[in-house]
Amino acid sequence: MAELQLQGLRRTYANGVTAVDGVDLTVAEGEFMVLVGPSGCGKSTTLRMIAGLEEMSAGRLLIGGVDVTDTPPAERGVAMVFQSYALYPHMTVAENMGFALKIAGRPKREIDEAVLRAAASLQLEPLLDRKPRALSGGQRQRVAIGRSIVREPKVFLFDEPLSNLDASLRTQMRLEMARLHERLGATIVYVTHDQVEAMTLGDRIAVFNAGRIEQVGPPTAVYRQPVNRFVAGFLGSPQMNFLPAVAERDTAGLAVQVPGAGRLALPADCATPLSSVHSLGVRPEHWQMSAANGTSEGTDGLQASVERVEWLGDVTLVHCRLSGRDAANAGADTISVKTTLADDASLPHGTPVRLRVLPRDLMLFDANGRALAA
Ligand SMILES: Nc1ncnc2c1ncn2[C@@H]1O[C@H](COP(=O)(O)OP(=O)(O)OP(=O)(O)O)[C@@H](O)[C@H]1O
Repeated sequence: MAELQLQGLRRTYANGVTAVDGVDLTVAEGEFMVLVGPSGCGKSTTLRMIAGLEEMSAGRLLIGGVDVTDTPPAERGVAMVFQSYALYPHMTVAENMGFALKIAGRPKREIDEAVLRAAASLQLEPLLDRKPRALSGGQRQRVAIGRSIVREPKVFLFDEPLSNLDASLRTQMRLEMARLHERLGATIVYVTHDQVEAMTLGDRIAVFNAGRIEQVGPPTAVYRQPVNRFVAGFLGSPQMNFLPAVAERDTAGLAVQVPGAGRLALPADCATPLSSVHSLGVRPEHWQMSAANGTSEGTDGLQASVERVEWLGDVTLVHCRLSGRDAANAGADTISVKTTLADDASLPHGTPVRLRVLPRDLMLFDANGRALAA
């Protein structure tokens, strides 16, 4: 296993599209790094440049400290697992797994041993004589991984390997990926647009946007301290709620005013210059919803009314419309509240509610969408 370094990686296509626009990233030896971001942001192009399947327009690539920028794909010591698995249909599982070693001219006994070792770690032994068409999607996926393990690469590259599987199999394979990483201690770069995969699998995640990395860090750190609105909005489902905000000091202390809807208290020690606050963000799970006409409401909180309730089994999503907002414009200002409600709770359309949030759960952004210290 080896460290991987991407230095100023860039890819501009002949049509002028710059798919990757200066990516710097170091993946530590044995680290599971997830590249995540919306469709078209350059994740796959980055992965393909690491594999050597895509030409670099600029930048350098180092594996284990060795510059492999100009090294042919087969000599880089990387193995890529594709979304489509790309298995040879006329070969058995064992032949598929041993094929790269056979091409490399290794002795049969060595190939058989390597295939058996990989098959054991992926529970593929009973399937070694089958052809790919006689396998389920999850089994094919394991064979594709097995084929890469056999080559003992320095770095594993995964391009959305679970996206062709149904939801329950995906959950199962996600756990298997995590176990595999623990067992092999492999350096892995894993591309996905699925944020659950990103959050659960990555030691660190790199959030891509328009060919650049917006933020790199452990999943919890990126979720809790996003550097900007893009990252804050990309991670989390439903999305973080963003609202225009004016920060000021009123009679009750530091607060942000949401025009027409109310105020939310800021932490007493908030160090951000009030004039730089432009918008606020609250995750759906952080809203505290109460009846609007409660007696102990004080001045804090936003006035809203219930638009729609979605019961999801373990949690309920309550979509609310802020007071003082034009109904025609409601879409932009709909607030999603993730909460738990009793099965028999009734919240008819139009029910007035008050939404509060703990000061520490309030995020602030400047006019350029950069996160401010709340
Ligand atoms: N061969 C090509 N010629 C021109 N443009 C390309 C080519 N391949 C990719 N692109 C463009 O480069 C950008 C990045 O593509 P890429 O496949 O890396 O994105 P991605 O983040 O992996 O997206 P997805 O999640 O949809 O696979 C896109 O705008 C895409 O249209």
